[in-house]
Amino acid sequence: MKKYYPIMLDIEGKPCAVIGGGKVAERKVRSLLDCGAKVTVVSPQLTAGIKKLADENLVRVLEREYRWGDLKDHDLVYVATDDPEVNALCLREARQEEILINVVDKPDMCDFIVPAAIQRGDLTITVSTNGKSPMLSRKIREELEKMYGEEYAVFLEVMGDLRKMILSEWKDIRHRRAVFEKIVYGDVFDRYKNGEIQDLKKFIIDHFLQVPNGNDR
Ligand SMILES: C[C@@]1(CC(=O)O)c2cc3[nH]c(cc4nc(cc5[nH]c(cc(n2)[C@H]1CCC(=O)O)[C@@](C)(CC(=O)O)[C@@H]5CCC(=O)O)C(CC(=O)O)=C4CCC(=O)O)c(CCC(=O)O)c3CC(=O)O
Ligand SMILES: NC(=O)C1=CN([C@@H]2O[C@H](COP(=O)(O)OP(=O)(O)OC[C@H]3O[C@@H](n4cnc5c(N)ncnc54)[C@H](O)[C@@H]3O)[C@@H](O)[C@H]2O)C=CC1
Repeated sequence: MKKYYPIMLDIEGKPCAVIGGGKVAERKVRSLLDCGAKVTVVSPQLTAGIKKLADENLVRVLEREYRWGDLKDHDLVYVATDDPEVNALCLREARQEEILINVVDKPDMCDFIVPAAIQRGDLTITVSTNGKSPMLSRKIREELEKMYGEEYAVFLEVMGDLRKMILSEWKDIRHRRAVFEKIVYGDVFDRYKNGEIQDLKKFIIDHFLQVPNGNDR
């Protein structure tokens, strides 16, 4: 069985190319923009959505067919045309330029495949089936959407703030781990979710972070 290596790529400010300008290409463009990439689209035809993004200067558009050389100086490329010859040519150029490539719906022409994803603030949950069943990925993503609501964004924000504070102030890693464990595995978050606790950060500070002897941390 083939195994893919799951990572989170930092593409902020990085040049990424999308070859093709249809529905699928637009989805890929939006996902790249969402993570701060500098996107160039190459396609003779463009969806209204991509045109609008170009008018707003959010993407660069080359309104023509793909040409050898278009991928140069890009870090990542999606190919979403309806032409197998273009796919094959792009793959060859990407290999030559050592650019990460995803040819939509052609896993054997992909360096990476895309998981189904949900985002709750800084919490990202992704699902992949190793390409066996994207529809199952979608179903599990929909289930996760129901289980993990926006309140997780709030919880994570609070934990991020408190963790920074604790990392800089508490000297003993065992104490730090113990307090994180108590907060995360305890019932605080459930009580916040069902409305029992209003100010989550204040509650955690008052109930978990008061150490009687400061020197003991
Ligand atoms: C390998 C992979 C490569 C890649 O694209 O990166 C791939 C490949 C293929 N997809 C196909 C079809 C469909 N893809 C979807 C949906 C999604 N496909 C996505 C990812 C991936 N798709 C990668 C593996 C992901 C994994 O490991 O699970 C998602 C998760 C992310 C995204 O694309 O953004 C997104 C769901 C997002 C969400 O809803 O959350 C649906 C359902 C729908 O339309 O709603 C269908 C129709 C039903 C069906 O076929 O299951 C076909 C056959 C094409 C044909 O029949 O001609 C192939 C080719 C093949 O399997 O060989
Ligand atoms: N729409 C969907 O949900 C799905 C699409 N696919 C596949 O994904 C691919 C793209 O799908 P759509 O966006 O719906 O297709 P589409 O037909 O809307 O778009 C194709 C795009 O490719 C561009 N194109 C054609 N030749 C080109 C060239 N030489 N250089 C640059 N751009 C070129 C066209 O201008 C057009 O913008 C197709 O291969 C399709 O079979 C597969 C599964 C689902």
